[in-house]
Amino acid sequence: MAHRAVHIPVVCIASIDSFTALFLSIFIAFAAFETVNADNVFSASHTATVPISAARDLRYLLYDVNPPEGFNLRRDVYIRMASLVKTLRKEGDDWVLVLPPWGRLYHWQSSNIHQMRIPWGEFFSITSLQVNVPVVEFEEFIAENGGPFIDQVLVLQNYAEGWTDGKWEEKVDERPCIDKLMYSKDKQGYYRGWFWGYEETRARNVTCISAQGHASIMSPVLQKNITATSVMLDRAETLLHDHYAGKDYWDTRRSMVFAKHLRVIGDDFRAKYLNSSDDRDFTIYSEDWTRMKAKLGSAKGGPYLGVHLRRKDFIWGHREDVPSLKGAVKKIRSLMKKHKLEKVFVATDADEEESKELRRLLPDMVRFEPSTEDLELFKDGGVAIIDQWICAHARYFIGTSVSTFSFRIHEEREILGFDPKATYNRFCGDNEKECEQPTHWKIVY
Ligand SMILES: C[C@@H]1O[C@H](OP(=O)(O)OP(=O)(O)OC[C@H]2O[C@@H](n3cnc4c(=O)[nH]c(N)nc43)[C@H](O)[C@@H]2O)[C@@H](O)[C@H](O)[C@@H]1O
Repeated sequence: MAHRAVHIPVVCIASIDSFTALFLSIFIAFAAFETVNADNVFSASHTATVPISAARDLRYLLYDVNPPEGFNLRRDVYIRMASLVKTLRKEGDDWVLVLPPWGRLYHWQSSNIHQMRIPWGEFFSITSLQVNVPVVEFEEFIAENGGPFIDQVLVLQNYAEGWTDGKWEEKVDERPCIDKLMYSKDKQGYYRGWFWGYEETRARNVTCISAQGHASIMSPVLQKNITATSVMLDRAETLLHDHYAGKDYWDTRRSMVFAKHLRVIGDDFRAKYLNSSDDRDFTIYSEDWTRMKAKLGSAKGGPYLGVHLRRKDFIWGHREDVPSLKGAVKKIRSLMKKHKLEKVFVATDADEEESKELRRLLPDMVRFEPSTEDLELFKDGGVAIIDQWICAHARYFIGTSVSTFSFRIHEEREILGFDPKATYNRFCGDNEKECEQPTHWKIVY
């Protein structure tokens, strides 16, 4: 395998919305992998055999994300990877994106339910994703690939030296691993790793790559330097969007249609508890996302205020842009009055104690509270989607500063055709001086 450094001049810097690995240390405790010395892995990469796909026809791109990152940040990384696959396909090879199974997410804390190896089909419409870019579930990849082997893992990392001369340039180079790797060699010389809980999965080779730039910066590396049939990019969040909020971004985002069974649960809940239906609220939805082109301002929304109130790790650091419960309730009351809304739907990850306090302060709030059976069926990810779907249909929405959970609701509302004024709103911290409101990202069709 050739290892050639590729340097690409900088074009522009896309929006960076990856979060720092705040709880990495907690997560590492869960990861019961032997770690290996980075230098050993690096040199090992030169001795392992990588099968060469002679015809360079069908190739698989797999990816994974820093373990502590949440569901909606991961949805964002999917957009970046889909963009990379489109670039790769334009440049010749028949690349397919392998969907990383869901599971073991830090925020999915419901106990006693199995939350591992969850296929994307449980949360999203696979046929809708397929219209945008070829995708396969991981188990399909195993079947098509003839076994649970991934030829090459590239662990993405920043540059140890940071930005040289304070200048930002796009570049990618094979480099020694900076951090200890979460991969270890088995007796046969293959690499074990997390691999989404698929214990039998192995990598034939693991190498570190320093990358600074947009997702498609990896295209020349994957096309020219690496000939393996299946390549996995680990720590894929290191790469930026090719063009944040551009047409390609929105095509991929629009193709991320929630699975029908979750939408149906959300719709039934709206009808039963919030007096909301698509006909009356002008939120008619088409599962065929290529036909969803609602005019901005055409959606009216159900007669309720939609709230996303992010708590837990957002308050532990006492961030100044997150309100106290009292502050949030005061804002909710004033919005209900202003918009003449009698009902409020609250989506929140508040713990038990805070949930009780919130109920005391806001006794009339409506929440989607899943039964044990519901939770077993939909899992924490499905419940999060139902919460988002209900918030997306509210007449007026307010979310939490810099939460990707709220951002995804903004996008869903943009797709449905809401007036931006009814969408791009966030709570302010109790003592926040300049409370800048979220940016309106208009759909490019
Ligand atoms: C501090 C950072 O926060 C970032 O979170 P942020 O962008 O809000 O959003 P997410 O990436 O979705 O992560 C937050 C997770 O918490 C749960 N959660 C949060 N709010 C709600 C809610 O209203 N309803 C339900 N059902 N679940 C909720 C849900 O599992 C969600 O995926 C993380 O992605 C980063 O990894 C990091 O932890």
